[in-house]
Amino acid sequence: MAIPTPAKAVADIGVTGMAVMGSNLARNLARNGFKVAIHNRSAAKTEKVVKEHGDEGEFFPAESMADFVNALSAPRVAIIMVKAGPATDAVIDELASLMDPGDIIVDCGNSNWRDTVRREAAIRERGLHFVGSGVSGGEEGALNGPSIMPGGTPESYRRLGPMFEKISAHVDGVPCCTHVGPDGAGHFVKMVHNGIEYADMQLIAEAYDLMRKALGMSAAEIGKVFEEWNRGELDSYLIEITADVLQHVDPKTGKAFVDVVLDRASQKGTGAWTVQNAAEVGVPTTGIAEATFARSLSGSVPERQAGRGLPAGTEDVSVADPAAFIEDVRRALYASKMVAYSQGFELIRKASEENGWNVDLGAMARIWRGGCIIRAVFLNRITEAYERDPKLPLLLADPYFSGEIGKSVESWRRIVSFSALTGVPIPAFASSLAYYDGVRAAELPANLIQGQRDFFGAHTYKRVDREGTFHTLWSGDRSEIEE
Ligand SMILES: NC(=O)C1=CN([C@@H]2O[C@H](COP(=O)(O)OP(=O)(O)OC[C@H]3O[C@@H](n4cnc5c(N)ncnc54)[C@H](OP(=O)(O)O)[C@@H]3O)[C@@H](O)[C@H]2O)C=CC1
Ligand SMILES: O=C(CO)[C@H](O)[C@H](O)COP(=O)(O)O
Repeated sequence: MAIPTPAKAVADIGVTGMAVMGSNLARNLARNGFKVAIHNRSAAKTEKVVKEHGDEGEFFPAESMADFVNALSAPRVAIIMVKAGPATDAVIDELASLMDPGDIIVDCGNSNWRDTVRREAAIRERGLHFVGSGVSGGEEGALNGPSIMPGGTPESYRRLGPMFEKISAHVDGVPCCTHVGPDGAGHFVKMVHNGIEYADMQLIAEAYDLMRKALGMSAAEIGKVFEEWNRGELDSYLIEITADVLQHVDPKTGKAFVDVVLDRASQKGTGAWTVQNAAEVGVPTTGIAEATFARSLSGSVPERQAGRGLPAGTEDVSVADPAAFIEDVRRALYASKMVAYSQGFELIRKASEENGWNVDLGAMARIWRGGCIIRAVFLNRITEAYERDPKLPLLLADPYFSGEIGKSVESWRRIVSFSALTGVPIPAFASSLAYYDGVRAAELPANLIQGQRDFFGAHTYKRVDREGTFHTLWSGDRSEIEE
């Protein structure tokens, strides 16, 4: 079936890329009363949307990109929802060549924020606006209300914002969408969202592993524990779906679903990007890094095969009180989660300062309360913390968070000790505790590292008792000189 040419300048907004995310975003816009032009490189996907969902609102399907652009009313707003990377560049080029000054191109894919900075500058040169926008919530969120993180100019947000705010998730009547900041800010924030998503998922997986290996609980029994946890301070989408996944039974074998799934976690790259960016600006996002590397380790097949016979050196520590152990795991999970979020927000703050984005951290927590994968009741506490002190240097130092960690720290230590003695790997729990002890320490052994650096490379050091920069003549008479 050929798609007829749509009428000109009729649509409020357009979406190109009719795979899961784009088609659902287009349907969400149409269901909310917007006239939506739709397009896909291969026309079959466009036809499918019209055939299966054409009655949900006003769609203007277009076979060619030119027809798609012509169907948009001025100033035109065209959303791109295609594979990140070169595919997105190709679509941007095609769109830009057909659009007029003042029109807005919006990339809602998981693009690297540096690509967004580059694209924004190039598109601005051509008199158009370019908005790099994070969208989270998967296919269900895209359809029923995602969390949306648009960057770009305030001018483009004035045109785009009301539509995005309307289709986003709402919590307490507040939209889960706000203008994040210029050029790459939206995609940076989305990247950190995904990094936190990795950490949260890994922590949950470690909690599951502990209950499985230390208590011998079945997947379904652990699923019930997560169901219970979801009624308290851990109440979140990821805990909710974990309870569901763990209680799911494989229809082919009748076994627990997780017991028939290969233990190799995939990744598309946003976690690794977060870690790379954190390393570049010097923010220790250890929870996200451990979560990313844990996925890499799970997929390191030859290494894991070779490592299987390595000596365990473990102690057989039996758990005397399973209920108390489960409560310790819950508290350790909550404490480690606070660390991961604190580190993620620190990364956004640092990048915002370096790039002059002026990102409102409290607002980021607010727009993550609904629609996105890391949505959680706990995000209200983060918003409140930044309302108390917008310049908060460390989320963990906020009175709510320091109080909560104080209640959990003993449980956390017991769980990390248990895992060290028994050999249950919990890298995210353990590294979060190590970070916590590092950040609260009055002194760190970095003085010795400075000494070593000065010894082998004359890299100099500062003293605790005098201003200035110093070097010791290590291969000479070991006297000290001031630089
Ligand atoms: N899936 C998810 O849960 C989430 C995905 N995202 C991001 O949203 C975007 C879309 O994701 P998703 O819906 O999963 O789809 P995919 O990432 O699988 O991309 C498929 C779409 O990209 C199009 N495409 C691929 N190459 C080209 C090209 N060279 N030129 C034009 N179009 C091309 C395809 O067209 P064709 O049909 O012709 O092949 C199809 O419409 C991605 O950037 C993804 O990272 C963001 C949040 C969540
Ligand atoms: O962006 C998302 C949610 O916010 C996607 O679900 C994300 O791409 C999943 O990442 P990965 O495949 O690396 O686990």
